[in-house]
Order: sequence, then structure tokens, then C-alpha cells
Amino acid sequence: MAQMVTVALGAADNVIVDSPVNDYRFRGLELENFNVLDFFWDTYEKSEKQLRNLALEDEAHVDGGEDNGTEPSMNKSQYLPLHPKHGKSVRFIRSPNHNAIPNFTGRFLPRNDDQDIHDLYCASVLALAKPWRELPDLKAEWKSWDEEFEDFLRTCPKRLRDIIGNLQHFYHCGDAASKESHLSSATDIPNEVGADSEELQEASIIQNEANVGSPNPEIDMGEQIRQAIMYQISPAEFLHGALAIDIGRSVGLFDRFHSVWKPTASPVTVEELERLQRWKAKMTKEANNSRVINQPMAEEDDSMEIGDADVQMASDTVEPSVLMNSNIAEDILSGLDPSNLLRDQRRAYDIVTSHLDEWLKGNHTHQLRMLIHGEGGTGKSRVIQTITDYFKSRGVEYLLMKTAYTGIAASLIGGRTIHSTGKISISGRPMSDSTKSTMAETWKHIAYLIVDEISMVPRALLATYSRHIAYAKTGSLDSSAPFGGINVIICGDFHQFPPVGTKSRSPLYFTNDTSLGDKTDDCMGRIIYEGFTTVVVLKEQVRVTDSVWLDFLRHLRNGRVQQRHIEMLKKLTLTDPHVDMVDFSSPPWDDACLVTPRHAVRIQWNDMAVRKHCEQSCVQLFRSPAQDSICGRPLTNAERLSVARKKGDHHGSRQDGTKLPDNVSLAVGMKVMVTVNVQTDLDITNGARGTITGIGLHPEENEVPNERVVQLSRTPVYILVKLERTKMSPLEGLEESVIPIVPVVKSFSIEAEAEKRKKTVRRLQFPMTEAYAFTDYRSQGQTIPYVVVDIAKPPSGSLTLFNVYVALSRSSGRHTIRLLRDFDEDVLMKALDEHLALEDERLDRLDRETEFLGRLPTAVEVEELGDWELRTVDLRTSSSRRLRPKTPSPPNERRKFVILFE
Ligand SMILES: Nc1ncnc2c1ncn2[C@@H]1O[C@H](COP(=O)(O)OP(=O)(O)OP(=O)(O)O)[C@@H](O)[C@H]1O
Repeated sequence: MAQMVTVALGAADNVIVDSPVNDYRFRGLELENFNVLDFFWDTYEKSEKQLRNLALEDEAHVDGGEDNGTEPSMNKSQYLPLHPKHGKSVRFIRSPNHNAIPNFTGRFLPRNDDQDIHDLYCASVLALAKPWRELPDLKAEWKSWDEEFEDFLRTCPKRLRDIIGNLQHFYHCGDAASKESHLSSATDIPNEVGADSEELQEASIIQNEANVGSPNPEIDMGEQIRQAIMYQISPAEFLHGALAIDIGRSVGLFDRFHSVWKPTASPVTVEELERLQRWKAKMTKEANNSRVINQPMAEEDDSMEIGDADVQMASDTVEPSVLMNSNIAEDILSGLDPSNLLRDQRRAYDIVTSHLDEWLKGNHTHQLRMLIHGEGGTGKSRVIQTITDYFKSRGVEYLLMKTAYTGIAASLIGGRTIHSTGKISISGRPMSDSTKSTMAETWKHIAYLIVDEISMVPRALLATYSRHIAYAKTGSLDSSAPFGGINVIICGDFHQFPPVGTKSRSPLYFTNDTSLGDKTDDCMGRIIYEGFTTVVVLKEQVRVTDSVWLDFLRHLRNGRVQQRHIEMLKKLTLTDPHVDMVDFSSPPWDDACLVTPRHAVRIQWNDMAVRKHCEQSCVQLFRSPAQDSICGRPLTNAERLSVARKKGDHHGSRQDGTKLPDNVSLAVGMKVMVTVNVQTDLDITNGARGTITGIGLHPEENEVPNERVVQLSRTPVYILVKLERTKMSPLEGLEESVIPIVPVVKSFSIEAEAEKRKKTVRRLQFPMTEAYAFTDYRSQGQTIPYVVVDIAKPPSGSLTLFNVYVALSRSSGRHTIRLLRDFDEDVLMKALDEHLALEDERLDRLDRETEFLGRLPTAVEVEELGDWELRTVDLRTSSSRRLRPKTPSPPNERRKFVILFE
């Protein structure tokens, strides 16, 4: 059918179709931020001719002293020169309270709940609500329509979101009307014989869900769920992340090479499923063997459950947290040749190893309670590893337990978390009998405990940990010996992250004060901590090799940053015009990691990094959905809404299940990190890192579309991950260190509003996260060769000295660190907490004392003088510092004795 269009000649001799669309595209610069809706709603056009007439009328009115209401010139806008009406017509902006109403002609916008036309819906709404000039402005080339739409909704004003939501009333009303006419045919739920009350209740909920809320609750509920998921990240935080991505793109960090991809996963076959069973059986067997090998002989027949307790009890956050990729320093897990340890490192090493030597000789003279303290990068973790090697070399590795507060910190020293080893429940519930017996089993052979990143441990937690271990060792919860008498070495730096989510006085460096609200366990924790009188402060910096950077870090650590440091930082800030720019498109900077305090930034950065990986490697990106169920059935919409809200409730309980993400990105070659303890005995722990080498999709997965990003309908059966480190021997058909990881099941409760009761949701999902960006909290303990650090002022709250010190102390200096964007100078200028300053002084004093005692020989002979006894004493221990005469001294009589040093 022939159609008539009007074309016009533009001012630049270009021919364009005369249409409202082109009026919008070629709108003046004053209207740049107007979307289509606002453009036609809030502006109107007048020709020059009309204007001239108006001006004449205006003059007449002015003469008559009357206001004619003509538009002030500041509210008008010329079309761009490309538009034929440029110079001939202008657009006026209506006054704020105008009464104009937009009238949509032609076909109405698509509905938002029809998956078949969802892209069309997103594109249509974006075209209406997002400012654009050319169609590519509507959607970033690397995003899907749905993603672009979601991102837009997150950041657009509420008014627009309301309008977009209300546009669907057209369909809601139509649906409600047709539903009304079918109401009479609605069926009841059959009351099946034998169905238990819980099931019936569940069934009736599903049926009644449609009765909740407004005329078409199903549709409203879908929208509410979508919104609840969207607002799990606040719009301001999302925008903060989006701006970070923009900077990353502008400096070439997310450059891509290819736009093609090849299919990279298929549903598993029966043979593969059988093979998976064989892999799992072998892994279980090896985990059992590993546990037996790690114990002394003659204890082997004790059976113990594998890993389960870890999965149940671990508080290790599953919150997508950390990174990793190859851009992490050398294998932190290996120790050094002791002769290569620096002076203070060696001092710490000697104290522990000589204590062990004595212990192995049966001289259990005193309980070693030692603190190794030192600024970031002084090699505390390296000392731990070198000590570990000593235990191995003596064949007594089974005597040593290594732990840390977070999974990532624990994995960096090959250890486990405090919560899993101490069976400390997040909810604070006491140990059950079965937990107690597991504890006793776990600690049966342990004589030495090393706790890393001690700054993160609250006082009360130290008390609980000590009590639980004491129980495991002595069978009594009232044991007076801290940690049941085992030797404990705590390591860390109180200038790094303090405990999070606890009261401000929870760090160990606070002295007890009940008038300020300290509870019994807080006080107990501090008392136990004060018993750590053997202190070694490491003072020689190893990680930071740039003296200017080190000078800055030391000032920062002590709250004494100077203006010269700020000037130096500006030269490293990517958004600063005078930045010392580096090439992010080639090694080593193309592999730089991001450290940021904000999850929204981390999530978006990881997402971009994974897309970059997929495009550079020409592989598909799969989104694995979490599968939620209640009593074995899928969730109703109302329940899905409760789940979405619960996950967005950052102040609520942090049950494990809610930390498993709604969607996990999976792609072959992608760097990932495990986020729960899967198989502790094989080093598949929270914090373990690796690269995906294969994806086994669910057998019932719909035909996999040949698309760049594939939203799967089912959680895959397994993924193959090449771990950076595992004790597992090669599995049939897989290369070394490649192991299958299957989804885990975690539970959490939701409030069923309608029934006023709690329900347990079981969530099936992979315990994985992308590993290209991570939060500063999770970066603690790591050395990162090339790092981009984000210390920008966040949209809410503010950063602390701990945030910035940890983030900026991860790498070696100005040649390996860049700041992503501008920062708040006030944070850097903050003063040091006075309690921490006092603790520094106390530790320095204890360090000097320990060093003095260390210079004394461990064992000396005391010469007999008259009545004095000849004894061999250990001068390093407080218990043996006093020498006793054979007969008690008369009161007030001073006696002399001589100690002979060799
Ligand atoms: N004696 C040493 N010789 C060579 N390299 C060392 C030595 N000690 C430590 N390093 C290296 O210095 C870096 C920092 O060490 P490490 O991570 O152990 O420091 P840290 O004090 O634990 O730091 P943080 O407080 O940030 O956790 C690592 O790359 C480590 O391998």
C-alpha cells in the first residue's frame, strides 16, 4: 500500500522526513535531557510567523500596561541546524503547572508480562522515557534490552517509574474485565484424602494468591517482585557503580575484541551424569583419606562426617565478595626458607618453633599466647606459612589449626574460618550435643592454633571461641584455661578492618568499661587478649617497595596524612586531568583488579569484566538461576516477593541461603571464587579460587539458544573448575586440579504475610562469584600486583581510615596502583582512634619486653649459692622467672643469686 510522507530540506541541505520523531531527534540543546514523553508533553512549537504576530500583540499589550503571558525567551529552544525548521520555528517549554495531557495515538505500548515480546516492551518504554537522539543511544551495545531497561529503572526519577508502571493499567483493566466474566467457573482445590495439613495449607495459598491485593494481583505481583529484586541495590548505589563502569570504559579497561561467540555448553548426557557420580564418590573417599592422613596414627577408625558441619555452621559470607584472578601475587601459601625471613619475622618464627621443639620433647612448660602484629605487607602471613612448613617438616602438621574470621583470609593461609572450627552459630545459639562431640573430635589432636586477621575478631567472639575450644579440649564449658590450654598465636594489624556489624567498642583494642555497655563476654574477650604477652611487632616492610608510597601509607595508618600526600594521590587518579596514565589495554594493567568499598560497584564491575572475558574469548555467558522451593514445590508469587524483599533487607538476618545469589554468571574461562566451604578437606573452601573449564547444563534445559548471553531455565548440574590449589588427585577424564562443583542447598526463612507464619525456603545455587573485583573488606590480607582502587565518597555513609588503608596497602607503590576516581580528602585526613593509639603503645612495650626476653637463653643453669637450688629454668616464661630457695626466705630478707649465661 502506498504511503505518503512529507520530506523537508534541512538547513544543511539534508533531506529528512517531516515527523514528530525528527522534531525530537533534532531538538535544541536546551532540551537535551528531555525524553520523548516530556518533549511532547512539556513543550510546544511556534513558528517564527506566529512569534512575530505575538510580539506585535505584545507591544500593543505593553502599551496598554497588560501582561499577555507570552513566553520568556529563556524557556524556548531552537531546533538543531539539521532540522528543516531550524530558524523557522522554536519550541517553548510549558510552565510547570500546565494542564496539557498527552494523547497516545496508534498502537499502545506492549504489555510487560509477555516474555515473547519483552524486548519490544523494554525498547518501547526506553524510547519513550530515556532521552536519546539516535537509536543506539537507547541501549549500550553490550547489554540486552532487559538489562538496559532494568538499569534505567533503577536510576530514573520515581515519577517516571510510576508513569511506566501505570502504563500497564490499560492491560490490567482489560484482564480484570475478562477475569470477572470467568469467575463463576473458578474451581475449588480438591481436598485430597491423605494430604497432610501442611500440604493443604500450601495448596490453598497457591490458589488464594490471586485474592491478594488489587484487581489483577498476578500482574501487580510480578511487577512488585521485579521491583523488589531491583531495589536490592539502591538507585544511588547503582548509579555509583554505573559511574565506576563509565570510568573503566573510558580508560579502556573494558575494551572488547570480538563480537562472535560459539556454543560453549550443552545438557549433560546420561554417561556424564554417571561419571559425575564416580567423581563425587572419589572426592568423598579422598576427603576421608585426607582427614585420616592429617591425624596421628592409631586414631584412624574414628569416622567423621565430611564438610557438612562446615556448610551448616559457616558464617563465612556467601555474599558475592571476592575476586580472584591471576593478578594475585605469588603463591601466598608457600613458606620461605627460614634463613630468608627478615629479622623480626625470624624472631616470631623462632619463638614458635622453639616452643614446638620443647613441646615435642614433652616440656609443656607454659602455654604460648603470642601476638604477631605489624602494618600491612610486613609478611605476617608469610611467617605463618613458614611456621606451617616447620610443623610439616617435624611431621606434626596435625597439631596445628589455622583459622581466620573470613573465608578469604582463611583460604590465604590454607586455614578455615573461626565460625566453622569453633562451631559458633551466627544466631548465638549454644552448641548442641552433636556439635559438641564434633568439636571434641576436631580439636582432639590440636596443640597449636594460629588465628590470622585478628583485627576483625570482636572481643566477645574471642571469648566464645576460647570457651568452645576449651570445651572441646577439656569437656567443660567452665574451663579456666583460655582456649583449653592450647598454644595460640594471633596475627594481624589493628589498623586494618575492625569487626563489622558489631558495636563500635567491639575491637580487641578497647579496654573494658562496663559503664560504656561492655557485656561479660566483651570483658572476657579483652582479658583473654591481654594474656597474649609474647608480642612481636614486624617493622620491616616487604610488600611496598616504593618509598614515597610507604611514607604515605605510614602517615595514613597513623591518621597524619599531609597535603603533599593528597597531591601525590591526585596524579594517580584516573579522572584527574594530570593523571599519570597507564595503558589498560595491554598487560599488565589489562588484568588489574578493582578494590572498592561498595557492593554495587563490585557487582557491576565483575559483570563487565565477565562480559569482556566472554567477548575476548568468544564464549557464551550463562546465567544460572537459583531454584527455590518450599516443601518441595516451587514458590508462589507472594513467596517470591517475600524472598526478593528478604534479600534486599540488608538489616535483617544474614542466613546463608539468602546469600546465594538469584543468578550466577558462568562462562568457560571465567575466574571464579567459591563462596562456601564445599569440601574443606580437599581445599574447596570459601575463598578458593579457580577458572571454569566446563559447564554441564541440566538435562531438561530448554534448547540452548545460540546467543551471547543465555538465561538458563534450570540451575546447571555441575561446573568444572580448575582450582588454583587443591589436594584432590586427578579425576577420570579431567586434567589435574579440575574438579566438579555442584550447586549447594541452603535454607532461609521468610515471613508468609497472609498466614502470619514463617516458612523455610530451600535454595539451590552454585556457591560461586565472579573474581575480578572485590570489596576492600575481602581484600584484607591479599597482595595484588596491579590494582585500581575506588575510594570515592559513597552515596550513603562514609569511609573510614580502615577502608582506605586496607585498599591502598594492597600493592607495591605508585607504579602498580591507580585510583578510579576522585576521593573525599577529609577521609584521608581523619585522626587515629585514641584507643588504637594507646594499644599501639602497649604493643610496642610488649614487643620490646619480648625481644629482651628473647635475647636470654631459653634454658640456663643457676649456680648453687649457699641455700639456693640448682635449677634449669626457662627465662622466657613468666612462670619460671622467679627462682625459689630451698628454704623459704625470712620476711624482708633480700638474697642475692647469680645466673650464668653462656
Ligand atoms: N621475607 C620475605 N622475603 C620476601 N618476600 C616476602 C617476605 N615476607 C613477606 N614477603 C612478601 O611480601 C608480601 C606481603 O606479605 P604478607 O601478605 O605475608 O604480609 P602481611 O603482613 O600478612 O600483609 P597484610 O597485613 O596485608 O595481610 C607478600 O608478597 C609476601 O610474599
